[in-house]
Amino acid sequence: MPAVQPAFPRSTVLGYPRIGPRRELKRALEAYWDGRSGRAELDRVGAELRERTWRRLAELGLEGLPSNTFSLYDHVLDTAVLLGAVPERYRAAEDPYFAMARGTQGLAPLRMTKWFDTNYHYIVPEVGPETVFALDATKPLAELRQARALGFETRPVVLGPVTFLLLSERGAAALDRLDDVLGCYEELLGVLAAEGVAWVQLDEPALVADRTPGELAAVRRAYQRLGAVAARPGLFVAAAYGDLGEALPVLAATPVEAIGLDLVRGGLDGLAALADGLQAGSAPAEAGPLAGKTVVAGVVSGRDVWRTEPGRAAYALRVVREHAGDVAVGTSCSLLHVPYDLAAEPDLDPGLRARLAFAEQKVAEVVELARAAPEGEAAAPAPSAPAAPVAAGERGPYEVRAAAQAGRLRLPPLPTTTIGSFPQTGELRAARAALAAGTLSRDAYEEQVRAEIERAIRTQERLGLDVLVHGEPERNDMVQYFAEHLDGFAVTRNGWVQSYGSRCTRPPILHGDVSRPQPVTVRWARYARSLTNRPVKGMLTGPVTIVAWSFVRDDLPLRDVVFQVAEAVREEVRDLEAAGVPIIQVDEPALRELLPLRRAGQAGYLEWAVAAYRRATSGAGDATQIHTHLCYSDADQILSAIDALDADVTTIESARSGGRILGAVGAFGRGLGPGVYDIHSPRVPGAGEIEELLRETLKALPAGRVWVNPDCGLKTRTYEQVEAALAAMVTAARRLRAEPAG
Ligand code: MET
Ligand SMILES: [Zn+2]
Repeated sequence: MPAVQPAFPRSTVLGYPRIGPRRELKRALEAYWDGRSGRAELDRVGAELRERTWRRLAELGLEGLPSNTFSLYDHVLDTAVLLGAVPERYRAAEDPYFAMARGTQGLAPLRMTKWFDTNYHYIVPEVGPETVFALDATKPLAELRQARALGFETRPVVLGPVTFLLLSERGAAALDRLDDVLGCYEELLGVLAAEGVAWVQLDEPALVADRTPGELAAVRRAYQRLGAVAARPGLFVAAAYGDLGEALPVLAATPVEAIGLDLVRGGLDGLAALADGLQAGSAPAEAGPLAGKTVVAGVVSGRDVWRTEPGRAAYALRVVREHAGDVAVGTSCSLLHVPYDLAAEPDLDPGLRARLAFAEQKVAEVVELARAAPEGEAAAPAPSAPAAPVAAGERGPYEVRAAAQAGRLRLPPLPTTTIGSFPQTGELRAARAALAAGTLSRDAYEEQVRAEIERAIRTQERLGLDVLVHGEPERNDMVQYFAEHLDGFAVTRNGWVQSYGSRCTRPPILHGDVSRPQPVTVRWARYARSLTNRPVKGMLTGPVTIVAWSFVRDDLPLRDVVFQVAEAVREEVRDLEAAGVPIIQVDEPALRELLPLRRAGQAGYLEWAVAAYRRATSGAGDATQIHTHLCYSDADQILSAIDALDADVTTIESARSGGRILGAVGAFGRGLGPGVYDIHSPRVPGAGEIEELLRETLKALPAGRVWVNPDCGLKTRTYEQVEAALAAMVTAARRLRAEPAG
């Protein structure tokens, strides 16, 4: 460290969107992957996007500019490369980075999973006993130097050692490699110091979840060691997505110079914990554990699209100032999770616009708050009202329902079905774009939707499926479609947010009270039914998933918002039933996503989430069969909640997790469809392997309860793949049905 550490800048952001305001990176990546352009072109686009970001942040008046927040695919993968943790099998690939991210012909990619409680997905590093760590600082150095050449001094941002290991395949067990990884970080600090870097940001978001004493000891060891490096930049450890809790005093006792707190998510609890930890009242600012440290107060939310409430931010800043030696203003987490700029949304209602802030507007807020005088009028915000009790469901017991449904549906054993969507063809996407552009009439568009429904129904009849779906061709997205048809939501034109790699979503904005002005899906369900004598499932998205994949108003408890959506879904369920639809599927793939990171809040969340689902579905009569669907791994963490949804049939992703999920869900006393076709891959399974999977399933579950279906919807696959896979599925089910029961 220099003899006198330069002060931390007054204002900063923990990170910034990187896909480009018009998704320029997405286009450049896809052109590179398809071989339509070379590496030089991809790198040129990346450099241009970084330059644009630094210039914009500086223009807006931000003092602390971050670098190394750009990524060609994922920042956790970048960290693996930085540390040399590239598994042997990828090293010979033409482009090992993208081989790890996306796989190659002969090589499966590394696993991908959700980043904390966001809808961003990261690549899971593999760290084994044999991993040889070796620092490769090319990327952070290149970004640093690029910024410098443009006249900007930046703070490199790197994922911290503890979070890197905890997020790897082996989780906490990988901490056995902490000392080796720390060697790389020490070396990195030396390299950055030699470049004259004043501050480095090490992100440690894993510290906002419950951590064992051993894990906290790893935090202590890591930052003692990094703090002891003789020549190094100032250490800024940032903990986004929640409250540091018991990790705060641990970090505070190490030599790190700055700590970033998420004061939006950790909220006032975080502040209270901070005050307690500092023995409030005993001249804490001078004597407390944060006395010599800078706190980067994350008061501007990186997780939502709302303007910061100035009173709340001022209050939080005042409390932090009482305890910390120095305070800078920042964001609660990287701005990665919000769209670039509100200015790109000319058609939003002006009243709503006035309440919104996207990344650029949030940077302006940070700058403004940092400039405002420290002593403002700042009262503690009022606590939100306690939630109303939940009305119980009114369906009969499962046995009664099952008998009523069996009489009505008359399905064979091992009934075959799909999860809802059928391939979204290029023509359909083009038609939707033409409708939006005003070059195709609504009538002509709907004609095309009907033709797609007919194609899906005919295909399923021909292949011999037992329960048909209409294929969801009218939906661009399973949440956006409902948002467009319910009151209380707005949709954006350019509000793209990175989901993984080149993939982005455009989350709707849930800004007001939600209600259903008229039926949403009933006409399509009716049309599908008119085409066939076989049962057709009605398909709806569940209340938790609709909320989880939207930007949600923050003036009501989340729970109340979910219940409003549940009410709208309940009306739709009733109308589908009245239209004669015998099976209604209400999907909840995001049920686990809103699970609080700390155990203390988990049971309470699951209780109301389940109650909302039951509210949405319990208006259906006993003879109407309710299905639910979940996907993405980790369902095993919330099995008892899935059971409590009380759906008559649960279809669940399992083709890749195999017996693990089966053993666990076997205890459900109702219908179960563990996926037998991994729809994430272009690979088509054969009837033989599906038959094997089903045999395994039948060892764990009684035959009368098993359904045969893919892992998830088929919208990303082609008709050719889907027809072959579904044909194999039907063949396998029929072979097993033909066997004498044993
Ligand atoms: C991410 S879950 C998707 C469920 C939806 N019904 C579909 O089939 O596409
Ligand atoms: Zn799914």
